[in-house]
Amino acid sequence: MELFWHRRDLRVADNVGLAAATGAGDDADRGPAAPVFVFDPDVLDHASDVRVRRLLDGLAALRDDYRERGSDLLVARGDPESLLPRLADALDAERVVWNRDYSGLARERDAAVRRALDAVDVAREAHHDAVLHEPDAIRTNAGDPYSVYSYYWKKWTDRAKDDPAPAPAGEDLVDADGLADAVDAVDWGDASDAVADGGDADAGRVTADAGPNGLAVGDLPTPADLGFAEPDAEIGPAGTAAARERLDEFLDEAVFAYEAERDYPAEEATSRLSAFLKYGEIGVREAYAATEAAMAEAKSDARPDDAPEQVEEFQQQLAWREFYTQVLFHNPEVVTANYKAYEEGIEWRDDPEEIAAWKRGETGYPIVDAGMRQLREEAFMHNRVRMIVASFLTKDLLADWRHGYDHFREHLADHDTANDNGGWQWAASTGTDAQPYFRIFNPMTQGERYDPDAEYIKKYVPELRGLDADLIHEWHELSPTQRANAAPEYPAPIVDHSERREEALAMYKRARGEDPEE
Ligand SMILES: Cc1cc2nc3c(=O)[nH]c(=O)nc-3n(C[C@H](O)[C@H](O)[C@H](O)COP(=O)(O)OP(=O)(O)OC[C@H]3O[C@@H](n4cnc5c(N)ncnc54)[C@H](O)[C@@H]3O)c2cc1C
Repeated sequence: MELFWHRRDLRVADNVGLAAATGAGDDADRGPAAPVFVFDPDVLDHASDVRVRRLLDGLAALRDDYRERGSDLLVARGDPESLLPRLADALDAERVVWNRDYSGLARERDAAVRRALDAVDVAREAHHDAVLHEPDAIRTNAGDPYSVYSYYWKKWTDRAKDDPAPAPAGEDLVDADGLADAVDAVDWGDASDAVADGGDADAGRVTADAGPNGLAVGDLPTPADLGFAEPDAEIGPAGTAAARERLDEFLDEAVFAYEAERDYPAEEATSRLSAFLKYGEIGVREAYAATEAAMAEAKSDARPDDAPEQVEEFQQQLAWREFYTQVLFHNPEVVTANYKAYEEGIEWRDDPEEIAAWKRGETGYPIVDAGMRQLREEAFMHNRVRMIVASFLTKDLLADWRHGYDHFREHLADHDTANDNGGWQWAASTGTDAQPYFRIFNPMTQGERYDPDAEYIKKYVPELRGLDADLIHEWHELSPTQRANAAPEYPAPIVDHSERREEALAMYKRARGEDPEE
């Protein structure tokens, strides 16, 4: 018997740690395993309404996948280092198994769990699962971690990739009755050090039927139980079945035009897999293997000559995810600090009213506002538009990228510390392999180029729906009267892009210790 601890790997299939713990495939010496998810108060401290809802949806789908196999999901709330040894004891588990997570916070938590298990002589085992190539695996010839993506990609793409891990069958899992018996058998001892919120044995109770620490079989809390509200945003579907459906649909056609179309937010040209990958509802080996099948098709006569490049561009995005994962792994401080130090530090302007207008999607720059409103409505934003709004915040509003990162962290369903941070620091020219500080997006020409018919803008900015695209793309040049006649509800630009561009260049030059006049 083993205990498998789910964290950001909410799936049964292609789960390396789960396959090992259950003895799925051909390892007859291992398993069965009991799966558990723990709501850790330290992790919940960093959560948001959107992400708690998305997590609960993913957990419900995972629980259903276990139920189909005659098992279920143990759910608890509290400190994993206190809960897992007790649960392992109740199950008489030989070991506790999990998949590695690479952020600084996650690694501290895992170290505490390792110490707690060692203290009671329970074996533990951590697997690499979240990425195809673990953060330490790809280094420069001098042995350093990569800070330039293009070099990283060359090694990443040349390396052999593992096949998907086998999914456990029903007999590889502890059945639902066995899980219920384990819950009854937990020795809470002095419950005061076991419960989440200290003192009272019921303090961690998350649902009416749950025991101390909310431990129950398949009984998921509501957001309110965890101290969160239902988000306003419409959050997409969760779980492995939905992820597979999305991937299949994308690889059926869109991937063969991915490079050509991916920058146009009005097109449905990207995979929309990010939240599934963030919560681990689809395994990255499974996703990659599917892209290899698409690559084989791309190379056949059935597809145009440039089809392989299109598929490769998509594989490159999977590699970006792994690139940023290794940046975070080797530099956990980037969560709050610039990766690239400027000699004199950057003197951000940080005007609260301008930042608030950006968050509301009321900057008077249509493509920026459309993106910020998509974020609020769908807990998602198209990649090109993420780059545009991030550039606008940092280089037009001259606001510290951390304001933007925190806002994205709160509102994105796919918020992933490594990718979100990497994206923001790229845009702010403070990151690895960042955009050079003197390359500043013009939000009007970006809108014109990537949303020529203003289809995306009109979808999210209803005030502009009645206007011709040309007028929308000239919004910054219209007179107050023309604006009042065309779309009286929509704001005038809150800043002048050309002026702010000059100010941004001067700000970065000063930060570099250079004379802005030169
Ligand atoms: C300021 C900013 C913040 C971002 N924050 C996040 C975030 O919190 N979470 C997140 O997953 N991505 C983030 N990205 C990267 C990218 O915008 C999203 O991954 C992408 O828009 C998700 O849509 P998709 O799944 O359709 O992507 P696709 O184009 O279909 O790409 C497939 C997958 O590759 C990965 N990927 C794609 N682009 C990138 C990238 N630039 N960096 C790292 N991985 C990438 C994602 O896992 C994505 O699901 C951010 C980008 C920027 C500029």
